[in-house]
Amino acid sequence: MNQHRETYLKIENVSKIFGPRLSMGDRILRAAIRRGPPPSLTAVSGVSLTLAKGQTLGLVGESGCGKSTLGRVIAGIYPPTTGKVMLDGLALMEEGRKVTTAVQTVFQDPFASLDPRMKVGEAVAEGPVAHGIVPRSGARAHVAKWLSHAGLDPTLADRYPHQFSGGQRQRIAIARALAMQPKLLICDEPVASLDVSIQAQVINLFLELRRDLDLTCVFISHDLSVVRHVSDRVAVMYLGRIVELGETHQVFGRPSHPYTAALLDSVPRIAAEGEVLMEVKPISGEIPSPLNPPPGCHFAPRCPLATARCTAEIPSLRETAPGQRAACHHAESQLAEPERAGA
Ligand SMILES: Nc1ncnc2c1ncn2[C@@H]1O[C@H](COP(=O)(O)OP(=O)(O)OP(=O)(O)O)[C@@H](O)[C@H]1O
Repeated sequence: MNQHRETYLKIENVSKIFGPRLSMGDRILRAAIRRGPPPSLTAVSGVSLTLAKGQTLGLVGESGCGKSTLGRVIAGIYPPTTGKVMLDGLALMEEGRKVTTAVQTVFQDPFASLDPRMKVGEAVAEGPVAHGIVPRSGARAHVAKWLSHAGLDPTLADRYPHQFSGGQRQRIAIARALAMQPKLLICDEPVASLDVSIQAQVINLFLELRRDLDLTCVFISHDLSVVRHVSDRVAVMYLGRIVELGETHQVFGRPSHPYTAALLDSVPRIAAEGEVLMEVKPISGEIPSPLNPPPGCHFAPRCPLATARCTAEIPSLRETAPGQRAACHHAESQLAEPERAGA
């Protein structure tokens, strides 16, 4: 899609470890019986990847695999436990603090991210005025411009969020993010809370804006068909690690990690004419707890290709085809499977 190829976003060995989420009762109990330090949870582990300007990286994986946490680290909402994120050659955080507004995020639930007492025009103007992107005197024109870009009538700027539909509120959230003139946009499940018919409109808006503004994006979604539609490259995550990374057509057409293959098999595959191409096969077994991940390859207990080596040795993310990498000792066997068709 895009011809620029130089690195723009660079994520270097990023990990995010959370302390435990303990209720007050748990805390009192733990203090009373004086057990050792509570377990920590590795939500993201040693992630390194790059993205070129104007490209969209899709981030997929089952619930709890660390997509949102990685998105929040890239956005500077969470400081990474290790590693760093660079954008256009500059670090996004210094000493655990976000030092730039160049990354903006659009979240799943626009209602939660908009203050119900603030007119939408004020919500869109707030950040750009506070950060000197526009003077206060230019705020109204700036708001009108970005509401129009997001497909909204600028005369609605004096209304409150509850006066809009879900799809319109997500457009407001997009306008608010873009009014900050970001270099990188993170979309975290941006259409998951919308009706299917509205989802398509918001995805089309995203595609138009991306083209017109040459936006660089990270697009997080559990919906593989949406990710396939919007992404140039795809990263597949499992229990905090990237297990496969490549061009969208490679990852979806010829996956080289058995987890990617299982994920693709777990959703219906439809031909352009609407014909269902393959029966849905749910991924066997449950995703293990990130508090106690299996040794070696985390996917081994659920993997049809697993051998003794898989539980003994963590596979590195290695090249399996030009431009495609997978963290699997048996990637070649997976790649030998016939190419997949359909959406
Ligand atoms: N603030 C936090 N404190 C402690 N643990 C957290 C925190 N945020 C996320 N986690 C845990 O980190 C792991 C990864 O969560 P994350 O939300 O990043 O996954 P996800 O792939 O985005 O899942 P989903 O699609 O359900 O949002 C989960 O086990 C989650 O419970």
